[in-house]
Amino acid sequence: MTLHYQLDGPEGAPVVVLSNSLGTTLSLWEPQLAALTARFRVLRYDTHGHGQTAKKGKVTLSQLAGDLLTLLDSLDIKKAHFCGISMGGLTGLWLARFAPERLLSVTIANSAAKIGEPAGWLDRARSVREEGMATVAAGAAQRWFSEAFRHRSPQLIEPLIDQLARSDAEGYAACCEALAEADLRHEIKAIALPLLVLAGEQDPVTTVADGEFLQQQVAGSQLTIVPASHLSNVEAPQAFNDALIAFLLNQEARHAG
Ligand SMILES: O=C(O)CC1=CCC(=O)O1
Repeated sequence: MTLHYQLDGPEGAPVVVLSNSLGTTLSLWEPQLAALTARFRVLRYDTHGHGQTAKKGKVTLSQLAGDLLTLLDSLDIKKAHFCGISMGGLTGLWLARFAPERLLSVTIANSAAKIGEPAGWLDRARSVREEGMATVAAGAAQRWFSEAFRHRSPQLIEPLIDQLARSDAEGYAACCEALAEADLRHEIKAIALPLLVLAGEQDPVTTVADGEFLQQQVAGSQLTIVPASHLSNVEAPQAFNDALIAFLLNQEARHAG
């Protein structure tokens, strides 16, 4: 699997990997780019079956994680900080549990050890295969953003919804099936890496309670609640960036000291 990726920021700086959510691409991270590249080399990629990364065969959570490990190998990146949102957060939890030697720290935003219910994901996979992306795209703004933000910032939301409506139904469906099978609730206790959990106070998909569960399970982890719904990096970029960058700089200081 060859992931489409983009590297920004100073060469030689510590690397931060950003992993997108279901139905988005690496462009999701535009609100983080300026702040992060002031101090870090930023590696963004299109998850399997999304954006310019093709879909190949059945998709599982371990494959999504393996795709990134292959990309890190090909770029000769031994270790990186990781930040993933929603499905990207689940990828990060898998890596933190099963490939911790490749990570410096993990930030899990608007995610959970298990997202939704298998039947719901399988139904969504069937729906996009049979009917295309229109129905899923029509409901996305409500799943992703608070009502106040939808009224305040339609110009930030419309490009994301247009992108979702035009995206590859088979790639989206395959990732829904990966989410249907993904359940790390009994695994995450073993995570021993520095972990920041970001939760959206109005997130209806991966709730504050999901974030609290992660924080309770992983010793030494921190939880920050962001004033936003599900795509909190878009809805509340300042709060998201402040929490992420403070955590990353803290980790860098610990490594240096
Ligand atoms: O349902 C959505 O669109 C929100 C979501 C769930 C998992 C993910 O990555 O995004």
